[in-house]
Amino acid sequence: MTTIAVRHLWKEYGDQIVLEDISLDFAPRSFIALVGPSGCGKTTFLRILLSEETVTRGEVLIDGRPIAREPGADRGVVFQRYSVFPHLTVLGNVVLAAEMEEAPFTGRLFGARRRQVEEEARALIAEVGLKGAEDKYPAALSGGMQQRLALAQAIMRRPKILLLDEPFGALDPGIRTDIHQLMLKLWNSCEMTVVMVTHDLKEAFTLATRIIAFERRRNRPEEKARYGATIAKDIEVWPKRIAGTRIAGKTSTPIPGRDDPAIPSGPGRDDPALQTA
Ligand SMILES: Nc1ncnc2c1ncn2[C@@H]1O[C@H](COP(=O)(O)OP(=O)(O)OP(=O)(O)O)[C@@H](O)[C@H]1O
Repeated sequence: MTTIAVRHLWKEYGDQIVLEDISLDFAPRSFIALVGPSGCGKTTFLRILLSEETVTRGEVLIDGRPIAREPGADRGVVFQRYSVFPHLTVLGNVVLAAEMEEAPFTGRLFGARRRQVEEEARALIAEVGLKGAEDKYPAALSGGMQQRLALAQAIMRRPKILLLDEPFGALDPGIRTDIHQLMLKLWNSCEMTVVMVTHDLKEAFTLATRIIAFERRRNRPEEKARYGATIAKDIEVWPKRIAGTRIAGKTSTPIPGRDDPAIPSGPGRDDPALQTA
């Protein structure tokens, strides 16, 4: 069960203070939505959690220990675009996630282990609704399908923390609703804490257990650089949404929270069966 603790975090770029004295504790398996005006440091905060950025002052603790200096398999990430490899098929993208984890130098697995990983990848591809698209390249997939693939690729490495940077921001509203259902299903069935940056408050309330709003207290141009963003609001979403449990390393049947919308069993709007490409 992964906890994230942020203690008096400051982030500065040269003279510009971006984040100012942020302290937060994220409970295991929470689903955090980070919101706030453009440029207030949401992505910077996410990149710190990914170890792509360092803090200027303060600390980030994962399970009580200082965060690793380098990005690792314990933290998965999905961006709005370009999270998947365009030159690999759907299956290749998901298999590669496991290969990079288990064979970081060669990037290849062989024999029985490779077959086992391929089987796991196919199951995950089906779980995210991409069955039938295993041999397609990302260019032949719709935006929604590409994000489903990006989620599968991130989850294949069994991250303890999943970081999402506006992952559904570029999708049409109908497709977004379908992928929200998928996101809730994955959060319910995989043992992970999710931190998602979004501009969409409705999305935040649909998915998250807690919403954190960053904001600069002073935003006049001459003050901008000297005042970083702080926590303007910290909202626990009610009724409480609680993630399901996971059984022995495999994803279990999702246990929706009381307020989760029903998980549709039929094909989504971006289902491969409905695609002609
Ligand atoms: N590597 C960097 N070097 C210098 N300044 C940076 C760097 N990365 C981010 N910044 C600055 O930090 C501030 C916060 O940027 P960030 O991308 O984190 O904001 P954001 O809240 O995610 O914005 P948006 O919602 O528009 O994506 C911006 O002023 C940006 O210019």
